Amino acid sequence: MMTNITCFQYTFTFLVLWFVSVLFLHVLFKRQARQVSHGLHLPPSPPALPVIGHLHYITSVVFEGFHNVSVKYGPLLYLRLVTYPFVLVSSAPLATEIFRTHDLNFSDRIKSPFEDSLLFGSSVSFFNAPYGEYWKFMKKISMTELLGSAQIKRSRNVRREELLRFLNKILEKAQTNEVVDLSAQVLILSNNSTCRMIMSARCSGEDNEAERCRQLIFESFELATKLAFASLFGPFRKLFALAFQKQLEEIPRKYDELFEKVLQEHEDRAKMDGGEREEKDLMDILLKVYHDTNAEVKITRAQIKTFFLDLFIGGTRTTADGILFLMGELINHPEKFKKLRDEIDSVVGKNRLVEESDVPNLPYLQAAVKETMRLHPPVPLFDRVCRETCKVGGYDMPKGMTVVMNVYSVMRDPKVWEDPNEFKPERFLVSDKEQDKQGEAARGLCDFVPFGGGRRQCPGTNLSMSITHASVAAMVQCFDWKVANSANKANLEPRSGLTLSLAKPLLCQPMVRVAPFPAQNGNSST
Ligand code: HEM
Repeated sequence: MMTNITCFQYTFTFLVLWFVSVLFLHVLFKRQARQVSHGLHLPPSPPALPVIGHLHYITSVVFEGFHNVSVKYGPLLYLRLVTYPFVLVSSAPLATEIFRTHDLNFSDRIKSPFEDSLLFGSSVSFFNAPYGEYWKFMKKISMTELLGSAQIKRSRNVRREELLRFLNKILEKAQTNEVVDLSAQVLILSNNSTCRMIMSARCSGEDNEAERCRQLIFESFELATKLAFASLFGPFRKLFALAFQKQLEEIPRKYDELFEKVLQEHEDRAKMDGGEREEKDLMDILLKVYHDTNAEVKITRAQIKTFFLDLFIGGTRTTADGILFLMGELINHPEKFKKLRDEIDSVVGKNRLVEESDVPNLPYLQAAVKETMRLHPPVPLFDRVCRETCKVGGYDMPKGMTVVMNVYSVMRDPKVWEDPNEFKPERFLVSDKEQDKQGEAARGLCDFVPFGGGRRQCPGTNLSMSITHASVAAMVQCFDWKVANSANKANLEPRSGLTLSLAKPLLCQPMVRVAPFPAQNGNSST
């Protein structure tokens, strides 16, 4: 009897508390919404539920959920996920307004709710930095010293060495009839190419190191999704974050150790050669600014580490995802695979390895890469924040409003793209003259935006395109590929989360066709 009463009391108390909190949150959110919309003509909103707002439209593959809402309710929507109001942008004309007409006005990003974390903290990050002196300085230095087209051309040899390592690994598997986890190998390739370029270090050299690195990158993306979810709960976000507190402490610590080690190696080397080494990398240059008391912008050690973290996380998995989707599409479309191989054979032949310098003469390769970026943009969603009240699509955008760009929707808009869901590289194969007529500039539309647009556009475009073109061309030139499943079809299902990656690793059996590259580790070229 006693137990029953206690149980009843507990249930009753729980229900009362639940009711009161729901009521409290409902009133709080209503007040917030009124404050945001006060006297403004905001974009339309689909039907919302009490407290959670539009959270019920979200699916585990987040950009797909957003895409479905925009298809049903329109390309410009005012949404609220629990406490978080934002505007979802899903069409090319609206993307054009954000990236061109109001570029400067939308050049801020969301302030991270986890301010001073090495991972995603906006007080130290370049990615999250507000548009201002620090961001401008880092952007200038990254373009002039690393990511500009002249610098990318100069660093071809480093990428070639990593590509040869990768091809030799595939060759080894082909010679022993083994299945390759292409997802793992491509990530190692893109990781090592990026790390060697930014800090002259290979972060995933040995197999166990590579696995640790891969794990760390995957954990970081998972944590980013969890943090984004926690931040929906406004003042209660830290409470929700308690559920993954361990990861929140451990992942930044692992990165801190990794970058501190590389920083110290660079400092030791600079002490030994008096900082006069000819082959300076980006880390050497930033360390010089860090130690220079008269530098135009003061940067901290934490900012250097976070900057490398931004490049490491922003550049590695995105590039790998693009390569994997392209290989998957080519395997699933043997006639397009053959067309690409025929192009490489006619321009390069079979006696030498296709090079980055061949890419301008390989239009079908370029078209296939573009088509993959259109269909499977590795970063389908990203944010911008409105700095001053303005109008977009005829509606008011209040100062401070977050805009979420869904470039997945922009690049599948049937009003702009014929057969938007089909893999058709040919759509990008138009003569120069025709391109002038049909091109983005002539149409005046930002309709091909896998790297974003305006001044906050991705600075790593040249680098990722160089790695993608060269590696896919080499895989097509040198090997035949069979997917390790009975259907011989690559499964291109997306993984859950905020970014666009394959849900399952791409496991393939490679078969050597030609191997016109120097052998390593005892491999002999055929
Ligand atoms: C296929 C590969 C890649 C894709 C699809 C991609 C996509 C994007 C997108 C959509 C943005 C947001 C742009 C905007 O707000 O308009 C971005 C920003 C950024 N990306 Fe990439 N990216 C890729 C590779 C890289 C690489 C290789 C690096 C560097 C090594 C890199 C570094 C960055 C950085 C630092 C930012 C922040 C820029 C800023 O806020 O000013 N990305 N990227």
